Amino acid sequence: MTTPLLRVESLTKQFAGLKAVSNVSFDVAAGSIVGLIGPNGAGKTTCFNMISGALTPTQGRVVFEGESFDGLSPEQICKRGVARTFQVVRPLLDMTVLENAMVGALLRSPTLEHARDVAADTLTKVGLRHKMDVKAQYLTLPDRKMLELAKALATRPKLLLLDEVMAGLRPTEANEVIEVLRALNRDGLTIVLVEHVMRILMSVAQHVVVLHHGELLIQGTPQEVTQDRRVIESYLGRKAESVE
Ligand SMILES: Nc1ncnc2c1ncn2[C@@H]1O[C@H](COP(=O)(O)OP(=O)(O)OP(=O)(O)O)[C@@H](O)[C@H]1O
Repeated sequence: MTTPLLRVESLTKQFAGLKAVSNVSFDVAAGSIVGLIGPNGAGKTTCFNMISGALTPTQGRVVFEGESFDGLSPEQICKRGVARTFQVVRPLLDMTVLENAMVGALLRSPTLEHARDVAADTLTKVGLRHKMDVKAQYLTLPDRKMLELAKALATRPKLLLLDEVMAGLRPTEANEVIEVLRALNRDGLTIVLVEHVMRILMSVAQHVVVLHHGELLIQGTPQEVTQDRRVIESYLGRKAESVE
């Protein structure tokens, strides 16, 4: 069996009296798109925070390309090739689209010029090149989402963690993001995405990991997961549209 790109091993995060994530393990194969789902408060963002180094696990570890992330800072983890986006997008409003993307690129670029080239190239991939001189404050929500994606991509990751990047978008806008993600994946990028809308997950993910109250409920193909009684119950209990 080939080594997975990412291995999450018995990951646990305790906040005072609350176990936000409890003994969660899953693998992410290189070149795949994996969906991470679960009702509000299931522990998805906390998992991302531990993978990206923003939070230290209470127990367990994250292994990337066969090496543990133990003791690494978020910046060191990003340099190893893991980038993430945030649920709430926060571009630097007074800076241009290009300058925002350069913030990501500068992490691994030796010169400003190199960072500018990488950032411009990344903006082409997400369809924002023609707006590179526009200040971020003038972007629409879909464009801000694309810029958030570009900032992460400009760090040149092997693994991209997307936290509800399509939330708040209309179906047609979400479809555009899906097409960009598919193209990035075809070019070799591995993606883990937190997504509430099953329709979106079903159309992009090959493997789905379901969390519930911090625990791993089930993992498998989208078909296996959506047919699972516990998944249907936990989602129907929350929001019927999630299992559409
Ligand atoms: N820094 C923190 N301190 C204390 N509790 C926290 C902290 N961060 C998250 N939690 C709690 O941990 C649990 C898991 O939260 P998390 O944000 O990981 O869930 P989620 O699955 O991402 O939810 P959502 O879909 O609403 O974004 C929640 O009960 C949350 O209130």
